[in-house]
Amino acid sequence: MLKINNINKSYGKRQVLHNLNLNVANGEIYGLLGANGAGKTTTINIICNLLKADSGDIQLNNQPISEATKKIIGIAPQENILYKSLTCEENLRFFAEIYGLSKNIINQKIKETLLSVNLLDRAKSPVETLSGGMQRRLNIAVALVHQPKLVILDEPTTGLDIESRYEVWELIRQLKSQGITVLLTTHLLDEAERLCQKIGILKQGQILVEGSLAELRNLIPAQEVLVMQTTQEKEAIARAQAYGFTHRYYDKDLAFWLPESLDLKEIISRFEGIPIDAISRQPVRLEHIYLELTQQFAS
Ligand SMILES: Nc1ncnc2c1ncn2[C@@H]1O[C@H](COP(=O)(O)OP(=O)(O)OP(=O)(O)O)[C@@H](O)[C@H]1O
Repeated sequence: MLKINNINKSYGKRQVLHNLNLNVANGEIYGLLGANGAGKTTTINIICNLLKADSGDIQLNNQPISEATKKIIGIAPQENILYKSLTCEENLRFFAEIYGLSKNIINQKIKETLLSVNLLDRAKSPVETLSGGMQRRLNIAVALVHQPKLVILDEPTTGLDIESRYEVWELIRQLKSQGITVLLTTHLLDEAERLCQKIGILKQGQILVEGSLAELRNLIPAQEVLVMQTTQEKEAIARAQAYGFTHRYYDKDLAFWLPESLDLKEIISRFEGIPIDAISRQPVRLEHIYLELTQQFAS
């Protein structure tokens, strides 16, 4: 659906995208992850033809990016683009007209879109009377009203409470079930883990790695992560090293990568003589992989 090959982009003398490659398949939810300033918004703006890359090639549905390809993209930017004093229906009408929807289908499309984001009962409500979660869903509705094939969601749940976040996640899953391809940017790793079939990790304008979660998991030699609380961390680390367990600190938590699945008894026996206050086993998470790829660990 979307193929980006070797794009470069500078603002003045500052290069912010470096030979960036990205491949989004038809019908998948693709998560573009990266810290603030990694280049996510610049990449999106190039895909939407709002900004020109200095070099490289982008194909959307096998066509180069142009004014024509804009029509098959819907974008919901990070900041809501809604008119607060207008109603939900009026906002969608405004954007539908910009997208050039014909008069005879516009009412039907507005209704269908409001229904799809679960706001049909608020059609006549001014935006300023909606909750933050509802406003975000309406912001996504703006991207959907012209029935695009690719929907780009820039940080769709940033700043939302957990319930509103769940509602937006459900909406994104519904888009996928309707066959719409979704490219979302996020720095919430659990969001990407739950929603995305493919993940690209962007750092300083370069894609470090791209693949499914299962493929990314193969990048670190761990079957499980063991988190341990002990008053004798140095001794625990030395013991772990003797068994070939790599250690890491995640925030303040001491953790070990277990290269094979071991039962709890076996694990505890390997730390015999070291007082263990608490121990927990976790699957390898996107957080572990992301940190490994993007940070320099002092081990
Ligand atoms: N118009 C501009 N002029 C100059 N520098 C810019 C401009 N827009 C972005 N940048 C710089 O380019 C780099 C990438 O910015 P971009 O907004 O694409 O990152 P991002 O990953 O979307 O970050 P965030 O998560 O904070 O939105 C940053 O260092 C930013 O300061």
